[in-house]
Formats: sequence, C-alpha cells, structure tokens
Amino acid sequence: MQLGPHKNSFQQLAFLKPYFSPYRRQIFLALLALALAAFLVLALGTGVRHFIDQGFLNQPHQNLLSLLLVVFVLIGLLALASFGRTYYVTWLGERVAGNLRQHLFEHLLKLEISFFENTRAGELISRLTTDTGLIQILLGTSAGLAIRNTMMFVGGLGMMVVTSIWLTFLSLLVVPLVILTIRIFGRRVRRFSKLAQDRLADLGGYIDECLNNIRTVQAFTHEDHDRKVFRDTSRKFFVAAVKRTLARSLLASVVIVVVFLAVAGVLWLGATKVSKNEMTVGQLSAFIFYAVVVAGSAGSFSEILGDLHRAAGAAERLLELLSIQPAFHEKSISRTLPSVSTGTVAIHGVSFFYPSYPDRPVLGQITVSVSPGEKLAIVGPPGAGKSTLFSLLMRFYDPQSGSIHFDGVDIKDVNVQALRHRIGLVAQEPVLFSASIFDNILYGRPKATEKEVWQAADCVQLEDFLTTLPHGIHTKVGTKGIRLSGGQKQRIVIARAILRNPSLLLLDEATNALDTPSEQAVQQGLSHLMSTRTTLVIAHSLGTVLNADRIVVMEGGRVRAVGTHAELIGQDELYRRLATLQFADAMSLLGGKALPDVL
Ligand SMILES: Nc1ncnc2c1ncn2[C@@H]1O[C@H](COP(=O)(O)OP(=O)(O)OP(=O)(O)O)[C@@H](O)[C@H]1O
Repeated sequence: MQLGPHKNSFQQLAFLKPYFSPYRRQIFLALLALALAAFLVLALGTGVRHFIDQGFLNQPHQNLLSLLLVVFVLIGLLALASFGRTYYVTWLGERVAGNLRQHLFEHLLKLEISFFENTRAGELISRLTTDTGLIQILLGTSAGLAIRNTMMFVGGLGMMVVTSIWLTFLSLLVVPLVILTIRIFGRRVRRFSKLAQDRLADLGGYIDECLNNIRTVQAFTHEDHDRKVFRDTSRKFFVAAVKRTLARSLLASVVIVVVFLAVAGVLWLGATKVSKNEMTVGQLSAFIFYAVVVAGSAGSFSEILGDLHRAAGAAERLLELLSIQPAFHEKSISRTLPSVSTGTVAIHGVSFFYPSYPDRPVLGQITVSVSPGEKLAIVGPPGAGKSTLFSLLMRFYDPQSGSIHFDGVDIKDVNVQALRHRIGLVAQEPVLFSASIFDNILYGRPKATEKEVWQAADCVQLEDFLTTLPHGIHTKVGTKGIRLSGGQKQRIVIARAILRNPSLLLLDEATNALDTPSEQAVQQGLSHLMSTRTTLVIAHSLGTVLNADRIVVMEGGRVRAVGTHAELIGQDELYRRLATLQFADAMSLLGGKALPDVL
C-alpha cells in the first residue's frame, strides 16, 4: 500500500475535533484567559484616551495619579490573563498532539504486514514526530494567537468605529488588498510546505535504512555513495524549505507594509482633523492605538496562516495514514477458539499470491493436516513457499482461496490476536530488541514471573553464558542484539518461545552447523520446545527430518509428496536430491546411517 496524494484544505484540520472533546474545562479556561487578555488590551486604549485628554492635557495634577493606578491594575490583570492564556493553550496543544500521536501509533500497529513492506519506517517516524509536531505548534501557539488576535481585531475595530467612524471607513479600504495578498501567497506556502515535509520524510527514510544497516554500509565501503545520496536528498529538502520560507516571508512583509501604510495614511488624516478641532488629541491617540492593535492582529494573521497551511499539509499526511484500513475488522469475528487448545492444523485447498504481485501465484492448492502433538517437517528448494505457509498460519496475509483451520476453527472467523497467542514463531533470523536479555525473553509472555523467565533460560542452557556478563541476565544486548553471537541470539529467542508456551510451534530452523557447544544448546532448546506441542518446522538439517513424524516436500508452491524419510528417499526424486545435497555433510559423517536424536 502506497501513501498517495490527498486533497489539501483547511477542512482536513477538522479531524482534530474529537481529540478536543475530553478537555472542555481547559478549553473554557483558555478562552476565558484569551478574552480577558484581549479585553484588557482594548481597555488600555480607552485608558490612553482619558490619560491624554483629561489627566495629561487638562488637569494634570488631579487625575494623573488615579489614572496611572487604573492603568497599573489593568496591566496586572493583563499579566494574569496572559499567563492563563499561554499555559492553557500550550497545555491543550501538547495534550491533543500527544493523543494524536498515540492514536496514530495504535493505528499503525493494526495495519497489515504488506503496508510495512511498502512503506519505509523512517517515513512513518517522520509522520509521527514532525507532522504531529506541526499540529502541536498550530494548536499550542498559533491557535491561541489566532483567537486572541481575532478578538483584538473585532474589538479594536469596534472601538475604532466608536472613536471615529469616518477614519475607520477609510482604514477598511485596505482590507481587500490584504485578503488578495494572503490568497496569492497562502496557496504557495501550502504547496511548498507539503513538498518540504515530503522531502523531510524521504530524508528520514534514508537515515533509517542506512543506519539500520550500518555494518553492510561499512563492509561494502558504501559511505561515499551514501554521503552523496544524503546530500542530494538533503538539498531537495532545503530547496523546498527555502521556497516555503520565501513565500511565507513575502506574505508577512507584504501584508505588514500594506497595513502600516494604511495606518500612516490614517494618522495623517487624523492629524488634519485634530488641527481643525474636529477631534481631540486623546481621541486620535486612542484611534491610532486601536488601529495599531487591529493592524498588528491582521499582520499576525499572515504568520498564523503560514502555520495553518503547514499544519494543513501535515494533517493531509496524517489523514492519509489514518484512512488506511486496518487488516482485520472486529465485525468479521464470529467464533472463538475452544478453551483447550490441541494445536491441530487443517490446511485445505489453499492458494495464495502476494498482494504486491497478483500475477505471480506463490501457493497452489495446498492441503495438509497436522494432528495434535505431531511434528511435521517441511522441506523444499528455496522459493518453494515454505515461509509463506507460515505467514498464512500467522494470518499476516489471508489466502485468496481455500481455508485454514486451527483448533477446529477457521482462522478467518476468530480474533487474530487470540490465534497468534496460541502460536509460537521462531524465525530463522533471531529478532532481538535493544533491551536486557531478561526483557527479551519476557517478551514471549510479559506477565510471566521472574522464576519462569529463568526456567526458560535454563532450557536453552544460558546459565554459563550469563555468568560471564557484567549484569547477568539483566545485561543490555544493544540494538538488535548486536553485542551477542548468532547462537546466543538464537537461544534467547527460543527461550522466549518456551516462555510463551504455545500449542502450535512454527519453527524456521536455523541452517548453522551443529558442531559447536552453543549450537548444540540451540538444538536442545528446540528439542525441549518441540517435545510437548504440535510443531511445523521448515527443516534444513537431517536430524530434524529424521525426528519428524511426517515430512512434506514442497516445490513451486505445491505439495509434491508427504511421508517419512525412509518412504520419501525411496519414492520422491526431489527429496532424494535434497537429502543428498542439503543433508550430505551429516549423512557422510554417519556413513549414511540415521543420526542419533539431536532433537
Ligand atoms: N513479501 C513478499 N512479497 C512478494 N513476494 C514474496 C514475498 N515474500 C516472498 N515472496 C515470494 O514468494 C515466493 C515464496 O517465498 P518463500 O519465502 O515462502 O519461500 P521459501 O520456500 O520459504 O524459501 P527459502 O527456503 O529460501 O526461505 C518466492 O518466490 C518469493 O520471492
């Protein structure tokens, strides 16, 4: 699934509405503080008028002190209101952006595997951090400014009318000019904002891929190439960001020039009126004060609009993510798994192609049944579809035809998490998180006790290794377990599966040689894990196929033969070839005899 373009408009910001609903009290307090701050600024204008006309010009000694006192009280209240405004508006911005981020992350966790195959993690990280950051700036700063300035604009305009209707009329002539400027430049700001954000996401994606594969980068001395690609990508972002900033700066400066030219014109007209005694100095001063307030508010709208356009671009990108439907709907759940799990699997007539390659069938008419406690080995040449079968059992994908039953129930009818809860997948490549060994094992069943974690670690003979570590089982393994050897990693992921205690084990067997103590421990761990549950194992070693109850031979997405090792060696040409090629080393070691129980 590709993240595609979306219609861009301020209306998209409306998706934020539900995120505000739990915070009515804070919204009320923020609005109250905003209204009070705006009212007080406007009241200052009247203060200025009386200060000049009565206090300063006419009776300087009588009223000056009391007027000054009133102004001080107003300023004190203004400080209080400004504090409330800043605090509550910022609080709301942080809270809503945090909740949005949480919602997006939860949404991502529900999306199907194929989405992540087509979207780079770095791009998603950029959306979750930078884009929600832009929304946070809008809500935590710009929205407050917008409301305050709207109040000041409307209030200031009202006071201008009260002070001099004629001068107000003249001042308003400038408004259509301002609106036109905003429309012309605003569109450009929005376009370049989206572009800059897209380029930033590309940059994030590149950093993510490069740093995650740093060993390959260094091993292939790819640094120079990566430096160049990064510089080019970075330059594209810079160009887009500069275009955005240019459009934004032009918007701000043109609006400010237009507005303040108008103020200067009004000042000149007002001065003429004062000289003709048609207006008092106090009135003109108050008018100018209000005109500056109104002009300042109008001027700041261009800045706010810039933020709004940037946030609209971010909202568009976040909506693209949110509009992607999760793979599984609760509505499709019509059955529950039986309370006692036997681990039976019945695959019937399953055909499948990957959504990204609809013309390339990967599995065709697969029918296999696995009884409770049975060990079924799957063998076949590379690309036969063995791992794909595991992906279908895990419901990472759904087959286009046929059905898969687990514990007697069609897996399409049950809750996908309940299904996965009963399955333990041990992948060929051990996946570790940058946490301690203890936490990596606990990942299998987060509610397990410490004793149970230790028991799982004992099953894979981790004890000796743990004593060599500075913090024992609580030693951190580094990013992706970089500080551990391949065998140590494998033992930890097996311990994790042991702790999970699934009724069905899907094991993509590691191909490592079996001649070191570490790998013997891996095999013992696997043997412990397989002994008490239904197991499907993609087999790469002779030991595994010999110990399996049955072996399925796959080729080109189809089941070619099923039987025991002895049966297949006699009957199936491909199996014979696989056994002689793939298991040749082990067979030659034993002179062609069966291996002792290693599993
Ligand atoms: N995510 C994917 N998207 C598209 N095609 C895929 C995907 N994963 C695997 N394939 C294709 O599906 C086919 C079967 O792959 P699969 O990994 O199931 O084979 P396999 O038998 O497990 O191979 P191996 O033994 O090499 O691991 C291959 O042709 C592969 O290219």
